Amino acid sequence: MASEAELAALHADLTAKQADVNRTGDEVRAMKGALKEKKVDKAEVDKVVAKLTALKLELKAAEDAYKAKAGVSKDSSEGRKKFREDVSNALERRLFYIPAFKIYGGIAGLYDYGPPGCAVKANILQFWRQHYVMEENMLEVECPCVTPEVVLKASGHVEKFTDLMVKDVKTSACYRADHLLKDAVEDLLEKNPTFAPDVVLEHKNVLARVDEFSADELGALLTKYKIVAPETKNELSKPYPFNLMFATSIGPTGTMQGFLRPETAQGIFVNFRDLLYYNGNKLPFAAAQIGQAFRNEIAPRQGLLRVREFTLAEIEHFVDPEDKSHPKFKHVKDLEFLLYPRAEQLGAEKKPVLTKIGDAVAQGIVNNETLGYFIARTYLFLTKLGIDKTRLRFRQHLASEMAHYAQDCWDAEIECSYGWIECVGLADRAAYDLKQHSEESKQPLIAFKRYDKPREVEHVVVAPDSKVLGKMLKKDNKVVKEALEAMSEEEALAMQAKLEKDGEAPLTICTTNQTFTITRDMVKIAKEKRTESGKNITPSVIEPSFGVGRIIYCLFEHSYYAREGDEQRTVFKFTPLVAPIKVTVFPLVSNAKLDEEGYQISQAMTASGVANKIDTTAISIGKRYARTDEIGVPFAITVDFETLQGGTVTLRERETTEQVRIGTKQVVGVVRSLADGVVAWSDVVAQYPKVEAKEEK
Ligand SMILES: Nc1ncnc2c1ncn2[C@@H]1O[C@H](COP(=O)(O)OP(=O)(O)OP(=O)(O)O)[C@@H](O)[C@H]1O
Repeated sequence: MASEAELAALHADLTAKQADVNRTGDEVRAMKGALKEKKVDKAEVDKVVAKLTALKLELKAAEDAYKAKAGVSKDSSEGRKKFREDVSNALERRLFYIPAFKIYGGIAGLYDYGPPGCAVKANILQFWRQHYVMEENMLEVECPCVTPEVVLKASGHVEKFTDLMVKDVKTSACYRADHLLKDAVEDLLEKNPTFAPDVVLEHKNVLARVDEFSADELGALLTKYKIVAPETKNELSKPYPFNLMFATSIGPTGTMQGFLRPETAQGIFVNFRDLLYYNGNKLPFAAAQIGQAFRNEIAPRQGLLRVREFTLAEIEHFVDPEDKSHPKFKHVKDLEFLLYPRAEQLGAEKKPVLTKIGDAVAQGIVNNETLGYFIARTYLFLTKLGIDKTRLRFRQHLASEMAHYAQDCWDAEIECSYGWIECVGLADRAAYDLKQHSEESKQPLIAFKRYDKPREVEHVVVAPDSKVLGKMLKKDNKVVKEALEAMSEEEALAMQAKLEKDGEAPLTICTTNQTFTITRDMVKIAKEKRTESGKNITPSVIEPSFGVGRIIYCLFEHSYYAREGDEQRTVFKFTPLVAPIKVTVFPLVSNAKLDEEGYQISQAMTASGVANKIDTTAISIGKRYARTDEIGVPFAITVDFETLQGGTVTLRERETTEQVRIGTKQVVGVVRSLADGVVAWSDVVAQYPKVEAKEEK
């Protein structure tokens, strides 16, 4: 096995050679364009083409040398790293995304999406709206990013939205304490494959609980594992909480504290009353919001996976806490996918289990139907986008990981080269958020639950006698009357018992801390039966929360591969739904008539809403196919001389590289149906004559 230094040198060589090939490839393309315009002569072009061929051979040799030394398999950590670098290079080269403010050196955790990245994101969000908002008739809102402090105080973010941070005691560089621990334990396990099973289990239990340790527990573990600052190897401070919200002030006076929202959910909760009214005062209903969220992450890392500004798509589904059944659960109950319940995470096997969601709900593994319904719909959403279902699991939070008020929480985790990544959080948050905002705003955020038929209900009625109170308590009578009326049923019954026994009872006013003596003549407390048509309830909230950037990045990794036998020909196998461009139109060779035909087809595609691109560059058709494969275009139309004579074009599908010949009049409709997923490629092959593939090299 090669030393780390040897491997690093081989890898650096490989990266440099890849850059040479990319640069020279661009040069060749530019020269060929210039040749077309007769600005250079052919001999010059041939020279650069020959240089590119030689560089490609060198690159292949460098790759073989690296693989031989590293024993690279896709599953080894070196293999994963190499795969990740290949994907990232392809993504950055093709401007899917790039570090923001790059010409000024960039800022950690901030990224720009370039043209194909924007298109992929827009397609995913459009599908999200269709799959959730349209399917469930959700009420979509768009609320401000700048949020006043009072809202985030009520939600608990001002006090508790923190991560535990440690500092390098000499340089003050900051790190997330749980991430340092996780990296160190993973590294230890990877470097010591011969650890005894009980030792492995002990370390794996630390990993399973890494999110839930307190500052003291984390501090003790950092010491136990002898963890120091990664770059300098200096000692670290003790862990302490760091609030992740970006603070700002609202208005010119600087007196109103605000924050950039760390999630979009609060905008929905504070609008609950209006949304309920809009929905005809009926439960259940869901509201949805797509928007930017901001978190001042301590140490952003892993590209798009942990950033400081990102797009969230969130749903708040408001439901009767006593009835969390879902009318459409029957449609998804037989879906089977990987669930990783709490018991499995703590058991010896530690493996997710292929489970029918209907069984998981029936057995009480998933708390209720509505939560189960959203888990299943999220499975469908992600797999329809192109996420590999064998690398998608739903992991239940350990009891200690959940907030005290939460009923049940599951994360959709997707495996990529960084490991299993939480991409969607699905939580039953009970009535917590609405109650918090009700209390802080003094506005009741409740719904009226109508019974099927009126019910006779016993109530405790508290009737203060204003005359007696006025006479006995003078100016204090009003506040005492209000306090008596505000008593809960339990408090009122306790007071009644005391009044009956002793003839008097104490009443303490919380706000002023005054205590008054209440006598029997001041208040009548009695049980009374009433017929009621319903009651006020605070709805429970089921919240699916989608980190759009994380889904996009995992999708990029799951879609990327190199064609067999040719490492250079890389492909993003995006589904037509996700693909930034659905079809490319290629005139076969440089020819005005072919170009004109191509433009006509391209325009017809645009008019019918199919994202397309025409490529009239003079490079070979095989190379042009390769170029569109690299950004994941699923279909290509080639306009050739038969088009001019017989009115037909060839249509190529990216994954099979099969081609059919099809009339120019039909091709737009067919591509549109393919792009919309209405027909499959196999249907097209069955209907139209297959043709010998035009050169693919
Ligand atoms: N810094 C971030 N960068 C990108 N996406 C993020 C970030 N933080 C959270 N998300 C995404 O937002 C979703 C909902 O946020 P939530 O508050 O549940 O995350 P979280 O549990 O704080 O995430 P983590 O534990 O990874 O920090 C997550 O499932 C994730 O996909």
